[in-house]
Amino acid sequence: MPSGFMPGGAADELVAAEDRRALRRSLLAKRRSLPADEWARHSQRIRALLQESLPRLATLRVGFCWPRDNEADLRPLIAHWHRQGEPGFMALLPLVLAADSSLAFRAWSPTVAMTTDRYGIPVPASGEPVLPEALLIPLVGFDAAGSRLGYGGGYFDRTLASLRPRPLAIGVGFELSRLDSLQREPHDQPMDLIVTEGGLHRCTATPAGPPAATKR
Ligand SMILES: Nc1nc2c(c(=O)[nH]1)N(C=O)[C@@H](CNc1ccc(C(=O)N[C@@H](CCC(=O)O)C(=O)O)cc1)CN2
Ligand SMILES: Nc1ncnc2c1ncn2[C@@H]1O[C@H](COP(=O)(O)OP(=O)(O)OP(=O)(O)O)[C@@H](O)[C@H]1O
Repeated sequence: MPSGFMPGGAADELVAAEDRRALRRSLLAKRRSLPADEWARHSQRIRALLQESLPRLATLRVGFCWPRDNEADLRPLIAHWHRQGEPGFMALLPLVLAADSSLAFRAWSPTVAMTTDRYGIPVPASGEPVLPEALLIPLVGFDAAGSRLGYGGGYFDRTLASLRPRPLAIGVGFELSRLDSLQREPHDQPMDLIVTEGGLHRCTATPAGPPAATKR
């Protein structure tokens, strides 16, 4: 569509949204082509980093995701924390209740009955909603400032924007999804920490602050 037909700003937004979609497609293709043995090694390294560097997670209500599309597999670590049984720990899975809404969370344990959500992702079949204190959030793309690209549903952005207190946001992904810089949109909620097979990184952006490059 010729941009001259759009009112000021709207054309730029359309281009940005299309760029984001194209970027998401190419990053997803890259992650899907990760060989199974590397995926398993990277997932294991990420679990070890989380366990060693963030031991307090074993005492919190932690939201994680059931892996799809070659996302890192955190289930063995979550199951380990569950078995360890420290007071305060609860494993939670996100639930899409409606498009354009925030995620709800239900307790998960290895024996809980499961069903699938609208995207075919396994979720606990029943249970009261529980508020997470920390979220392990899958990354389709990310940069060092903590800007994140997801599947495009905006679910984690809405969830982080609405929860009080805001849970600790830990982005989880692979180095192959790292970008030099990812344009942050007003609704984008930056990650506090990012963990990849390359290490655990504290992010340079803050939710309400200016872009990281202008901060120091
Ligand atoms: N494992 C996992 N579970 C999760 C998330 C996630 O990122 N990973 N979510 C994080 O928000 C929520 C689900 N979000 C989703 C948002 C959009 C689509 C979606 O539109 N999927 C399409 C197209 C994907 C594509 O671009 O290829 C599809 O599957 O056909 C799926 C899940 C909750 N559960
Ligand atoms: N706090 C919010 N309030 C209303 N709409 C929002 C909010 N956050 C995000 N959105 C909407 O969600 C849509 C998708 O956002 P975006 O492309 O950033 O998703 P994403 O972070 O990649 O997806 P996800 O979090 O599901 O993995 C956008 O159209 C955006 O307007």
